[in-house]
Amino acid sequence: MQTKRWCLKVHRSEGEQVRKNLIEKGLLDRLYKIRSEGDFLLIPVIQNIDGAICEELTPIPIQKDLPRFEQVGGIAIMQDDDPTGAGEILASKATYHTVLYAESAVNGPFRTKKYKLLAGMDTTATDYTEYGHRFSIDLSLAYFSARLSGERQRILHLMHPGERVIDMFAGVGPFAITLAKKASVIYAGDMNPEAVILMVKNCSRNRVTNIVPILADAVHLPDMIPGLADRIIMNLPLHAVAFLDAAFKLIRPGGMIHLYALVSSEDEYLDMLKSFPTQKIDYKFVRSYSPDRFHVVYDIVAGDQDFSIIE
Ligand SMILES: C[S@@+](CC[C@H](N)C(=O)[O-])C[C@H]1O[C@@H](n2cnc3c(N)ncnc32)[C@H](O)[C@@H]1O
Repeated sequence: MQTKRWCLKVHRSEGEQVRKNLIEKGLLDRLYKIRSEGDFLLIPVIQNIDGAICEELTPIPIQKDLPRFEQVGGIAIMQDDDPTGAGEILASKATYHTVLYAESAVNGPFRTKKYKLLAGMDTTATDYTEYGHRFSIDLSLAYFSARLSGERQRILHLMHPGERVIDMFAGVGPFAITLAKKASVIYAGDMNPEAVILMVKNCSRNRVTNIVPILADAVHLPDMIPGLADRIIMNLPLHAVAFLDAAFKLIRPGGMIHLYALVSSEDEYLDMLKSFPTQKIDYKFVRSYSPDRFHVVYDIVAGDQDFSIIE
């Protein structure tokens, strides 16, 4: 809503200089928008100074502090069941279409959450863009989190062109699709049929043609994938260690396994990992999970394998 305010009418060519002078003298009224009128600008001032005129100006909307939420595409996910806050979030950006409250933690074998609608459109499906790739997501059907986008880029930068990659817990395909541009082939498995359907759709949306989506329990991958891999992604933080036998059957000596794990101390799995044939193990903090637990990634370079040990 416009209101009558004091302002200076100046030619566009002088606008920036006048604005800077007003800021220096503490006379610019920052609560109102500069109005454009043909070749002229109406610059709001806080009082009736020399040359000021009174014109209709529009106030700048006051940015309220919004409640905490995580954004995935057009969906905002709140940590609290707060319909008022949800309404404020929905109104804060035109691209938000839905505000949800996660009623449960990730659970079940497919690692999905239960959601309650707080505001906007009743859907858990959205489009998400990451480094130019577009993903179809459905939060109630298949796991997705934007929080590992930095990890996906880190691994992409570690890769050499032409690598053979396996993503053992691929979900809707964010790692596989990100890494596809450097890989010769990526075998991307998940045991959630809905995740695999979305992964196929996402391959097509991003015109990626070197991913082999596989609907399978990761334990069976050694019997399904031909040859050995240069790199394996294991992003199932609570349970991935249980699949290390399968991973070591699939990795070539010198190849790298990226194992994501939920730990209380960074070296928690180090001794266990050393029982596998490894040349080198690095680990790094990824993000906090709870006050006493956090995600780490172990970058494991595989050693020469004596298959009789891990059969
Ligand atoms: C934490 S999510 C990671 C998904 C994906 N990598 C991402 O970053 O979005 C783990 C995925 O593993 C799948 N999963 C769980 N247990 C599995 C198993 N035994 N074999 C294959 N996939 C499994 C779940 O369905 C889920 O999609």
